[in-house]
Amino acid sequence: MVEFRFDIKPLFSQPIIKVTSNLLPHTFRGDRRQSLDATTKMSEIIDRLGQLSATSQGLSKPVTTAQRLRMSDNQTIYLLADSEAGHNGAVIGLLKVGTKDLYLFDETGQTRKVEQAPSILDFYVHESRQRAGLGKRLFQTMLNEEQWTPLKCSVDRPSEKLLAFLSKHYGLQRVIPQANNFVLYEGFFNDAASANGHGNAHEHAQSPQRTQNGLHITNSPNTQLFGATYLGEDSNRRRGSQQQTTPNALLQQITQISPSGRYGAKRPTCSMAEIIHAGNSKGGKGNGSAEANSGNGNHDIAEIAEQLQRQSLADLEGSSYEPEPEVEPEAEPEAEPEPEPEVITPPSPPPKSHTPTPPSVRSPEVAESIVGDNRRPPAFQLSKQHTGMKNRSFGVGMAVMPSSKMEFDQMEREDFGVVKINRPPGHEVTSPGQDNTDAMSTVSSGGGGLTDQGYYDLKFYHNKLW
Ligand SMILES: CC(=O)SCCNC(=O)CCNC(=O)[C@H](O)C(C)(C)COP(=O)(O)OP(=O)(O)OC[C@H]1O[C@@H](n2cnc3c(N)ncnc32)[C@H](O)[C@@H]1OP(=O)(O)O
Repeated sequence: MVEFRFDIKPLFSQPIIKVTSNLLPHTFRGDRRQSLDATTKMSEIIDRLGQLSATSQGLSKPVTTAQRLRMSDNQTIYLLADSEAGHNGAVIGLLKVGTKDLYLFDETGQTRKVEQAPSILDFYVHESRQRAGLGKRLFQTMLNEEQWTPLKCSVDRPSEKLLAFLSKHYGLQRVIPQANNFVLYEGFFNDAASANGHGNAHEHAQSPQRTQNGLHITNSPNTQLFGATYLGEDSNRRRGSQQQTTPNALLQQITQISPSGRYGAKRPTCSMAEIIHAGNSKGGKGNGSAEANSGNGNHDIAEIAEQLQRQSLADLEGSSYEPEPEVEPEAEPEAEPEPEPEVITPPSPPPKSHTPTPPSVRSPEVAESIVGDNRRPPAFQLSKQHTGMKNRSFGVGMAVMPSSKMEFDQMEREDFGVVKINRPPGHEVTSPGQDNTDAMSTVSSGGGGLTDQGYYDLKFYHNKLW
């Protein structure tokens, strides 16, 4: 039990109290001095329970602190106390809930934006009192107060204990796989008008673009950020005849099966796997399951690369491509500074949510076309809008999170695989024949210049791997 140096009874006029950003029990009545005293004590209680919850869950930092509650405008903490315990009473449980704007996959794999989804954020009952029905009591009080139903709650990285708890008390078992850390249960999206549990959900689905081998690929932030979702054989069968195979599907990201719970975070896309998977689709044999497609490395990589290059060039030459002005894309989604670290948040200012920001003009279908023949005059200039990634050269760098430091100056185009050398003074090249650099090197065209020390820049851009 969690006891304090002060008497908690004046704060707990009833066993379960509700606290919001003012850090006062919802039942509190008192003057200014009393409320100051109460907030100080409530802060201590919340910080202690939050820390115990984090320790119990093996988290390095607490999810719940008084400071965070104070800064929030949509979170509520329910606290359960036993006034009879010890001399000053004891606080024995904490439940933090709130609403979040989320991009979520529904049962069919469509992405939906759900605004103000009810979310279970932190839940803890002291070890000495667990499995005695107190968690249920706390949770049920919260449901009644918030007027939520368990099915309509999203759960932020539930622990095994919480999954068991929800299964036992509310029969929640069948999860809808998500690419973020939230767990939803089947039925969450039933009756869309009340998807947030109290009737004012604002959600919309984004149409699926392509379905192949159970990969449900939508033009959605989740798909673009985390890749496709494997929907299982049932889904495959249901979709059956509607399947389309387009050349660009070769370039789609690999399947991810999102596990539930705190281990449900996305894994980085592997460029090698991407190539190998692409190769598997070749020759119309792309009807295997996602699992079947994995792990086969017996492909002629160069051939695959060549095929992709041909396809990309063909696509682009056949399209009415118009170069777009270079604009800085939206900031990469960043992890929330709270210990809900794997959840993607938009770059917008507080209140922070776990909402992935839809990438603005990214089009992952468009691949880098320059593979192999790096001397071919560029028919266009690929920018990061078109590649969907910064500096994505084929087979290189996919496992690296792009950062501003990695940007090329793409105004001055240089083909990949080119070594740019500025020559010493007096060694200017006057004719192409004088260029004694190897076939993969070329002289920088103007503007490069000598460094202060009289040396010349040697810029080595992504070289060919094969
Ligand atoms: C979004 C999040 O907050 S994730 C983090 C959830 N919190 C934690 O994991 C912290 C440690 N766990 C706890 O604090 C508690 O176990 C809680 C809050 C999950 C549940 O509180 P309790 O008071 O134990 O719940 P209550 O007694 O009403 O229900 C018991 C049921 O919860 C589940 N449960 C509780 N403890 C455990 C456990 N150690 N192992 C497995 N299941 C457990 C079981 O289904 C159990 O039923 P059972 O005893 O018949 O098997």
